[in-house]
Amino acid sequence: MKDSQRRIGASCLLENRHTIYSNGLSQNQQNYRYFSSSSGEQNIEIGNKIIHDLPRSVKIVEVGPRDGLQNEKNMVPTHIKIELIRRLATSGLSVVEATSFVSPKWVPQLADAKDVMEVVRNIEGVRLPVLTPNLKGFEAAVAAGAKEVAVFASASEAFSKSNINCTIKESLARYNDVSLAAKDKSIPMRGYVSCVVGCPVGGLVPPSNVAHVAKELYDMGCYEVSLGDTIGVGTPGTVVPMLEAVMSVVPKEKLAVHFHDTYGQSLSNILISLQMGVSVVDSSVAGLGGCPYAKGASGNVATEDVVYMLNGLGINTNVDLGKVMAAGEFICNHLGRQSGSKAATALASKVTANASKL
Ligand SMILES: CC(C)(COP(=O)([O-])OP(=O)([O-])OC[C@H]1O[C@@H](n2cnc3c(N)ncnc32)[C@H](O)[C@@H]1OP(=O)([O-])[O-])[C@@H](O)C(=O)NCCC(=O)NCCSC(=O)C[C@@](C)(O)CC(=O)[O-]
Repeated sequence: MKDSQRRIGASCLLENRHTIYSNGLSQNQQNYRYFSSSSGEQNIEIGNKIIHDLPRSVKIVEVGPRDGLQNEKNMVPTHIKIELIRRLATSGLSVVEATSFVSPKWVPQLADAKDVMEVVRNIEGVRLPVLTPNLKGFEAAVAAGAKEVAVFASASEAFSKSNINCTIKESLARYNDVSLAAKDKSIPMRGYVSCVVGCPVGGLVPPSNVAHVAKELYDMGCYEVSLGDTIGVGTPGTVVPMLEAVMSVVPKEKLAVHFHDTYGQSLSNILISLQMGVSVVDSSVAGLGGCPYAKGASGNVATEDVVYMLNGLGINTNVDLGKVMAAGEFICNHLGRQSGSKAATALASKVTANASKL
């Protein structure tokens, strides 16, 4: 076979790879049986095994354009950020966190938040929340067309100081002001709690501290509270007591989990969180990410890896894995680096291997 024919064959395979995966998955899914236990929990029977308490569907909150890029040293051009958001939005993701209206001195990479928002605000069929650390950020976000915002507190006093230059109490007072302004304009507000297991400065964080901050954010009107393991130190052994403490004060239906994959624990932490009743998961395309104020923290769990695991369990996400992989390839090509997603890397090499047999 000529090289040109081989190339055409390979590119057809790449374009059709979603079909390839879907076909494989739909065969697997025929073996699944869902049923509710007498106490109303959802169980999945796969072969002879029963996995208890899993949701039928999961909402994925894509944070790549914000959390994924905020720590990049080299400036990513605005048009690349916009194109990344556009590609992610067409993959079926219902929420793509677009950028942050924070101080450009603190996070130079996102200094173009206004320019990004003024274009992506017109993308239909996707919610595009943005981070706002104070009223100044909220007003700038709304002026640029943001229809949803997120505030970010910490369960660790030391991290609050290094990330947003104020105490936890001061941050909650600021967010209360933002929540009043948001209610006034009927803008939904999400809340983050960072350092829910450990803090890069202060070490272990007690679950009661996390529960306190989560409840404050929920009480001030956050429609969802995302629990961030900012430095990725959690294991199911520490995540379970943290979730138990938070669930005693905030309804589990209002919680999301946000794991960084520094120690490779994210997927096991997500699985245990789902079994405890969480059905919203934050993730970042190609596993990009890290907080500029959390030294040593690596990227978020990769969206491709989460979708692959959930597909494997027959849990619906409405996300097209092939399209997220293509968005991941797009941004990784721009950044000149390998994807942090194991699933994307393995699936892409399978496609290339198949193509070379043509
Ligand atoms: C909160 C501040 C602003 C306090 O920063 P500050 O220096 O204490 O603020 P200030 O009020 O004294 O203002 C200083 C300057 O910033 C300006 N300023 C003030 N506010 C804004 C604004 N909204 N937008 C644009 N500019 C702003 C303000 O106008 C002034 O400008 P100057 O007079 O010097 O020219 C700063 O610390 C900041 O922007 N921090 C954000 C840091 C950040 O984004 N970190 C990454 C977030 S990721 C995270 O938290 C974890 C999460 C959510 O991903 C979950 C997880 O992974 O676990």
